[in-house]
Amino acid sequence: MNATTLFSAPTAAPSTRATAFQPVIELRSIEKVYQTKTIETVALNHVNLVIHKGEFVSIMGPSGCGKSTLLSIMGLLDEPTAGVVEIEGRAVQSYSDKELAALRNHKIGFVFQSYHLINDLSVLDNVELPLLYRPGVSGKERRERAYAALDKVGLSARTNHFPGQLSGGQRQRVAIARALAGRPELILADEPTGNLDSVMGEEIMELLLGLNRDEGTTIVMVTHDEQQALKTQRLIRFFDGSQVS
Ligand SMILES: Nc1ncnc2c1ncn2[C@@H]1O[C@H](COP(=O)(O)OP(=O)(O)OP(=O)(O)O)[C@@H](O)[C@H]1O
Repeated sequence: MNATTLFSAPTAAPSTRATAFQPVIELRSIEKVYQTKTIETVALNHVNLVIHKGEFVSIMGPSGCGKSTLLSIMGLLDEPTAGVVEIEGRAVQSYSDKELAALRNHKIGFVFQSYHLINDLSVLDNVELPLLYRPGVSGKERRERAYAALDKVGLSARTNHFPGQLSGGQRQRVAIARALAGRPELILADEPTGNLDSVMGEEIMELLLGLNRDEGTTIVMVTHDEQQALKTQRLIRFFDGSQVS
C-alpha cells in the first residue's frame, strides 16, 4: 500500500491553553516490520502523523492493525524499521541514549489498560515511583507532586491504600496520577478504559477530557469504544497498519 498521510487539522478547536498547531510529535513514513524465523508482519505501513500541542486524538481499529505498535513508537519504547520520529522538530535518531531516556521520562506519560501498579506499594508510593529516577527532584518535591496529582484525579483520601483495596476505576486514576506527577507534555493511553465497566470507563474518560481541556495536556488514546473516541478532537482509524480515515 502507498504511503498514507495522517496529517490533518483537529476537527474541533484545541484547548484554549494549547498552542495551536505546534507539533509535539511527528511520524514520517513510519514502517514497522516484525520478523520471526517463519513470518514477516508489517505492523505499520508508511504512517505519517502529526500530533499537535493540546490535541486529544483517539486511535481505533481492529485487533492486530498496529495501534499498540504505533503507541510504543510514539512513546520511544520501540524503534521503527524505517521512517523518522520527530519530537519538537528534532529527529529522535539524532538524540543520544541519555537524551532519549530523559525525553521518555520527562515528556511522555503512559497509561495502560491493566494499570501496571505495584501491589506492594501504597497509592502514594506508586505515584511517586517514577520520580525517584528524576535527577534534581527532592524527596519533598516528589511527595508534593504525588499529592497534587492524586488530588487532581480525586483520590486524596486514598493515598495510604494499596492497589488491591481499590476499584478498577480508582486503580486507573492512580495510574493517571502517576503519569501526571511526571508533568508530561504528552500522555499516551492504551485502552485506558478497556478493563472497566461502562460507568467507570465514563469517569476515566471524563477525567482525561478534563485534563486536556483544563490543563492543555496532549493525549493520544487507543480505544475500542467508538462513543469515547467521538468525544475526542480527532479520530484516526487504522486498518492493516495504515490509516483509513
Ligand atoms: N513482538 C512482536 N513480534 C511479532 N509480531 C508482532 C509483535 N508485536 C506485534 N506483532 C504483530 O504486529 C501486528 C500489530 O500488533 P499490535 O499489537 O500493534 O496491534 P493492535 O492493533 O494494538 O492490536 P490489539 O487491538 O489486539 O491490541 C499484529 O499482527 C501482531 O501480531
